[in-house]
Parts: sequence; C-alpha cells; structure tokens
Amino acid sequence: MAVYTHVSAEALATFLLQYDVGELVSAKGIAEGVENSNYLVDTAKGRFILTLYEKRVAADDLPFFMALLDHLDAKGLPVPPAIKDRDGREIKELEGRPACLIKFLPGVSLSHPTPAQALAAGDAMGAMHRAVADFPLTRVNSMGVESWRPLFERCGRSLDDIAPGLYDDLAFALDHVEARWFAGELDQSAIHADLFPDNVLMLGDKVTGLIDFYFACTDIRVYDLAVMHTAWSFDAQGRGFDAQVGDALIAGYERHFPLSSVERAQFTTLASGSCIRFALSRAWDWLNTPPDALVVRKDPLAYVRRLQHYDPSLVTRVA
Ligand SMILES: Nc1ncnc2c1ncn2[C@@H]1O[C@H](COP(=O)(O)OP(=O)(O)O)[C@@H](O)[C@H]1O
Ligand SMILES: N[C@@H](CCOP(=O)(O)O)C(=O)O
Repeated sequence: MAVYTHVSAEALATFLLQYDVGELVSAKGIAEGVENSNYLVDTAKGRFILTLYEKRVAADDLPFFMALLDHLDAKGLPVPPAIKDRDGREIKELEGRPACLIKFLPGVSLSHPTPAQALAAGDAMGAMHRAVADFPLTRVNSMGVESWRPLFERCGRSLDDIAPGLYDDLAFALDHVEARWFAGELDQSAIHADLFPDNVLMLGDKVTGLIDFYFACTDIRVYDLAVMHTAWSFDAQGRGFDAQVGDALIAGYERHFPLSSVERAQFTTLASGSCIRFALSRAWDWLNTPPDALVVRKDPLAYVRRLQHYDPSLVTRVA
C-alpha cells in the first residue's frame, strides 16, 4: 500500500482552503503505486488526487515534472496537471512533505491489455513525444544508462540471495549493453520513462490518462517505447511474450514517428537496457524493503526473464 504519510482530516481541510475547490467532503488513501503517498479527495466542487512526494522524488525535480504536465495538458494530451492555489502555486507543502493537488482523470489501468488497447497506448506515447518537440526544459535521467552500474555495485553479491547466478548474469548483461549503448546517435526528447500499464488509464480502447511522470527526463526518444514494450508485452512474471501486443504498441507509435532503420536495429539493445534498469531497481527494493512492509515488492526476476526474451545470450544462469 502506498500511503507512507498520514494526512489528518483537519490538516487536509485547512490545506484545501488555499484552493478554489470547495470544502472537503471525503478523502481516502490509494493502495496502488509505490513511490508517493496518494489520496483520492472529494470536495464540494469535484474529485482530485492529492500526492505527497516521498523521499524518492527530489523536491528540486518537481518544477520539471509540473512544467511538463502543464505543457502536455495545454496541447490537449490526457495528463493530470497540478491545480493552482489562489496564489497560482502548484507545488505546496503538507505534513512536512512537498505536495500537489492534481486533476483527477477517469479510467482504469489494465492488467491484461489487448492489442487494440496497446495500439491506442502506443499512439498516445507518439502523440506525447510529438507534443514535447517544443518543450524547453531538460532533466538528466536519474535511472539512465550511467546509473545502472553504480546501482548494480550497490546491490553487489546480495543479488545472488534473490536468485543464484543473478550477480553474474547482470554483470555480463550490463557489460554487453553498455558497450552497445549509443547516446548521441538517436533522437533525444523529454520521455516518460515508466509508461507501464498501471500508468495508463483507459476506458475500453480509449486512453483517458497518462499518469505518474515522476521518472520523466530527457533521454533517447525510442528508449521510451522500448520501456513500454518490455512492460506491456509479457505477463506479470515476465513470461508469455505477446507479440501482437508488442507489435500493436509499435504500430500505434509509428502513426507519429515511423522507426528509422537505426532505431529498429537498436531496439533489442534499448529493450535489454530497459530490462536491466527495472531488474536492478526492483532488486534494490527487494533487498532493502522488509518482506512485511506495507508496500508490495515487485519481482526483479520478471525483468530478468524479459531480458532473456530480448537477448537469450545474456541470461544463462538464472532460470
Ligand atoms: N490523476 C489521476 N487520476 C486518477 N487516478 C490517479 C491519478 N493519479 C494517480 N491515480 C491513481 O493512483 C494510483 C497511484 O498513482 P501513481 O502516480 O502511479 O503512484 P506512485 O507515484 O506512487 O507510483 C494510480 O494507479 C491510479 O489508480
Ligand atoms: N514501474 C516500475 C516501478 C515504478 O513504480 P510506479 O508505481 O511509480 O510506476 C516497476 O514496475 O518496476
């Protein structure tokens, strides 16, 4: 459950007085998500999301995320901008945490997207990349290729406590992917960098929300599509590759940005890099989150299996 910081009803009612949103009617914690504390808030004038940013989101990065959301919202993308208070401020403080009141978007996130839904989601990512062509701000990808080796080294031999051989498999894969990485050769832009199914809200086959921009950054544009491909095309255990879903994501994206021959040729390396990135962040959380913590630990091996799908030569020890 992702409610790390408790907000009292009194503190929330006082906080809302700073906005033109009407009086507090009800609030409840949202279980989904792992990074921040989220509440569903109903007021006399409507429904909102209240997010308190926990330690993994740096307060200094919030202006970038909020400017990106405002930019995409102004271009008609279905993203949730922060609500401005009576003084025009979006980033506030509540219970000692940076906090934003955010537009509520309808829709549900899918556990098993169909090809038609993947087509719409790939299209939405393409539209988002098109809309950021004139977005002026940049942010280094804190989970980009340069961060993987330090994170791998911080996990160290404890990786083998997750699965025997995991340290050697990830060491080999990291050497291989780092040597083939090509920043500079491929177009860069603002990217979402975490557009998993749980960060896309849908009603039927229509995308109604792109949410959770807290890894957004400047990086290789098609890397964003590769991240999406690794997240959408498998079951939760990282098995059962669904080529129809994967192809539909790419087809939707190509309505906006047909892949160049170089991007096609590099896609396996980009997807392998994405698998290493999420295997490592999940492994770090796995090793550093007590099993009885309220937040659900995500399985790092589900990303090792995906890595094996994209490049079977990289995973030889972990099943
Ligand atoms: N703007 C929004 N509109 C509707 N629901 C939202 C919105 N933002 C977040 N949610 C809900 O809250 C959940 C957690 O949000 P998310 O941003 O993914 O959290 P975290 O950053 O902690 O991973 C989402 O799965 C979704 O159900
Ligand atoms: N998508 C990542 C974890 C980030 O969590 P989110 O709830 O902020 O999307 C993963 O699955 O490892």
